[in-house]
Amino acid sequence: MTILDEIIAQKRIEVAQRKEASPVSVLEQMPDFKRHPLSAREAIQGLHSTGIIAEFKRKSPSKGIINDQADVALTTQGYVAAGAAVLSVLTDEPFFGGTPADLQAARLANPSTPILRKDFVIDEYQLFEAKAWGADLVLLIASCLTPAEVKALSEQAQNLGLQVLLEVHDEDELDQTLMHSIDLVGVNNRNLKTFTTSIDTSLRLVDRIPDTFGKITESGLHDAETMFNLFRAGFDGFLIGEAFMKTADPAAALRSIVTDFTSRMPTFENSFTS
Ligand SMILES: O=P(O)(O)OC[C@@H](O)[C@@H](O)c1c[nH]c2ccccc12
Repeated sequence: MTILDEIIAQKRIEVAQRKEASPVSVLEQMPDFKRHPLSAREAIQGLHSTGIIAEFKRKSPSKGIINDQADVALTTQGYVAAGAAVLSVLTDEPFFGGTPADLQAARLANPSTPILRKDFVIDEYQLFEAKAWGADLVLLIASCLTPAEVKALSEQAQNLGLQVLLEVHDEDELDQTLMHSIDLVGVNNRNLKTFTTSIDTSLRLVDRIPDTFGKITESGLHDAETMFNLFRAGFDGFLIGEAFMKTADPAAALRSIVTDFTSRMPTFENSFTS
């Protein structure tokens, strides 16, 4: 049994319990359910965007505790002030130490920034939760879902006005699950069996992703030079968690990477570095 199998087995139990405790009819009554979601895609592809999706992550199965001190509202506000285009907030508790309250606090603190609900979505119920908690975007992980499930979940997300980030690790996943109801494609540099990261995964897959989708490279990114190489290879967005969260001041770590990254782009004008 891989860690991913374990996470999914646990998630099925959790979702069943949550459905009992708060049925969809209850979620639909929550104030944020009526909110009009923001476009993560526009935020990432905009002219002056840094393309950075900055993640709030306390711990992970591969790294253990990364940061158990950081406050979610302050950290995410700091991320936005330092140039994050989009926020990613983990809501999985057993493996990543995140909670629904984290997402809600990030939403309240950052009314104009798109937020990704980062979790293992296996049931459409979780899309209703994402909407009710104030997310704009959900993650669908190809290696946890059949192509038919990706289709059903991404279409339901669209019906709710949520955008979809589809995560792939290889050519087969990409070829089998890329469809019209996807907005952004994320290539995960982390091999979920060995936990090692290699940006070669992103470099290998980028040209296989049609330009009609936003292209995101995910995991294991720690420096502006690597980001710039990935940008030149065709990526619009960069999902980064640990490199920020492992420091005492995650927003300052983001600011310094943004300064370095944008200085490599002579034509890049942005208010975050001036
Ligand atoms: O902390 P990193 O190496 O910068 O990675 C961030 C993000 O890509 C990673 O947290 C992630 C990518 N896909 C996931 C799926 C579930 C949970 C976590 C993830």
